[in-house]
Amino acid sequence: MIRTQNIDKYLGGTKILDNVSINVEGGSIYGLIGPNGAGKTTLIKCLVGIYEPERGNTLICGEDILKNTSIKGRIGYVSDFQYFYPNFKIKDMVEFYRNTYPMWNEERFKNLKKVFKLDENKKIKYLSKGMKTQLSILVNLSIMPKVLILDEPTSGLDPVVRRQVLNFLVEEVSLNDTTVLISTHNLGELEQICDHIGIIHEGRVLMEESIDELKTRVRKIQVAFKEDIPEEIKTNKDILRIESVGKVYQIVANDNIDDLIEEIKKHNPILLETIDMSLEEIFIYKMGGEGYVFEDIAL
Ligand SMILES: Nc1ncnc2c1ncn2[C@@H]1O[C@H](COP(=O)(O)OP(=O)(O)OP(=O)(O)O)[C@@H](O)[C@H]1O
Repeated sequence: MIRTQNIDKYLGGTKILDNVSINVEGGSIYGLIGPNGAGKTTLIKCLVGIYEPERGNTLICGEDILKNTSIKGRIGYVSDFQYFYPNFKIKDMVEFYRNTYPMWNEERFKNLKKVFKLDENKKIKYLSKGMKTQLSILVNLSIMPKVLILDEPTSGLDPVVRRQVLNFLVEEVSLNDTTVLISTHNLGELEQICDHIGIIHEGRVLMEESIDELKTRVRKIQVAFKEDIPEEIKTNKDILRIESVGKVYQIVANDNIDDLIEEIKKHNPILLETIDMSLEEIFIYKMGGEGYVFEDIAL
């Protein structure tokens, strides 16, 4: 439903995106994550046709976004910074969307408006950051998007509205089969709603995977031995981090832990089990494996 193929994008003479290919299945929620400056917003701008990549292309619903621009009418885009006309009133902005998007749904708009409680006579320039984001989400849900792309949509929202917005996204997918791509640093909330995640770092895709598979694959190992931890285990090259409380060690290993577990078993541990990791923990360790410093972070 959303597919990029080998995108390279340069800004100010610097290569910001390097051979980026992602694939978002129809009717799913995809979380795009990565450190500050990784290239998430740049990629999103390529997805919605604001940027033209130097190489590669973007297909939305099978159509090339730069060649068949009519598909833009079915894309909702909540940007990280709202570029509304400052002197417009909210009602003018709504009118603009109502007249521009062919699938605008008045009933939906009225229902959503009750939740967002925005004063339609207020000028855009007098809205807070969170209010502008609310307005953007309101109009972009009212256009009945086939594809909804949101760049850090919840960062300025209060906890109540944030929860409502996340519920809307899940509802949107289940009722209308919309495809949602969301970029955020809030991995806790992403974990609750996403089916897949893509991690981008220094302009390259590090991994793309379903959350369920990722959480099954990447787990902590908790282990204890009668004596101290064997040196061969301690220095195993697949281990990203070891912490201990007394004789009990928690080990975070690189990706597939099965080999390491087999290795541990050879040393007759008195305790050996695996523990779930949150998406945030997985992300931090994964970035640590990429040389992104995490030594001082207490997890
Ligand atoms: N117009 C521009 N000209 C030159 N460089 C740019 C421009 N816009 C962004 N960049 C650079 O591109 C890189 C990626 O920026 P981008 O905004 O895509 O990152 P991001 O992953 O969205 O970051 P964040 O999480 O901080 O919002 C950064 O190094 C940024 O400085």
